[in-house]
Amino acid sequence: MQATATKLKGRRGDSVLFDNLGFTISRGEALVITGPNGAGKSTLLRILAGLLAADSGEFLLLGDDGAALPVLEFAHYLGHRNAMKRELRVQENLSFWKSFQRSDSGEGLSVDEAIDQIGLTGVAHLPFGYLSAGQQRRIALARLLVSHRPLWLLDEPTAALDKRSDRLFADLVRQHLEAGGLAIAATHQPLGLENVRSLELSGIHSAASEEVWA
Ligand SMILES: Nc1ncnc2c1ncn2[C@@H]1O[C@H](COP(=O)(O)OP(=O)(O)OP(=O)(O)O)[C@@H](O)[C@H]1O
Repeated sequence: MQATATKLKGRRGDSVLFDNLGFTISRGEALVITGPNGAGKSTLLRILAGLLAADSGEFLLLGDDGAALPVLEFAHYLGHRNAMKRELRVQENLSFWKSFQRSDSGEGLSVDEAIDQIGLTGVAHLPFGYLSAGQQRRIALARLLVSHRPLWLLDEPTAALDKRSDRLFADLVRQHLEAGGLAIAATHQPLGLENVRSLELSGIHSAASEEVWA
């Protein structure tokens, strides 16, 4: 499997945020997107997820046989918001996502297993809104585990996490990559992983972006 962006141009209103942007990652690889506030990291991730249209260029997810796969069905998108209902219990939120995100690309963990994995055993019965900001973010990460999707698109996934949870997150991504997954993340935290590429967006009106091996 391969994720390839070719000559992507992203715009918000009259501002071109990036142009001629390209990268390729394969199974087991991650791409980290960096850049100052407003550079267009979230915009790029939303374009990759199919939530926003690119001005031009394309993003393709290709299966091992070279056939294009629908990103909406093969990717998890984790945005700034956690996408959980505050008044529903943790168990109910994750059960909803498990059923909603069902895909052909494989079963995920059970809700209880996912909660254990992110180190929050015992919170399943609590309303999501009762949890601290960091705990809420960890439950949002558990959403990535309850159904299997090979591509993870993550916008500031470690926002509100403490150092221990940062390491836990890095372990989750490592396991995902080792199992043949791909990840693209906008994050200011080094992931502490091998096989990580970096893509720096330099800001509004810039046509330049730079891809380097981290
Ligand atoms: N809905 C919108 N309409 C118009 N402009 C927008 C919209 N959403 C974002 N923008 C603008 O697009 C630019 C890029 O925003 P974006 O959220 O992609 O940046 P970012 O790199 O993710 O920033 P941050 O690091 O602060 O999260 C910003 O200048 C922002 O004001």
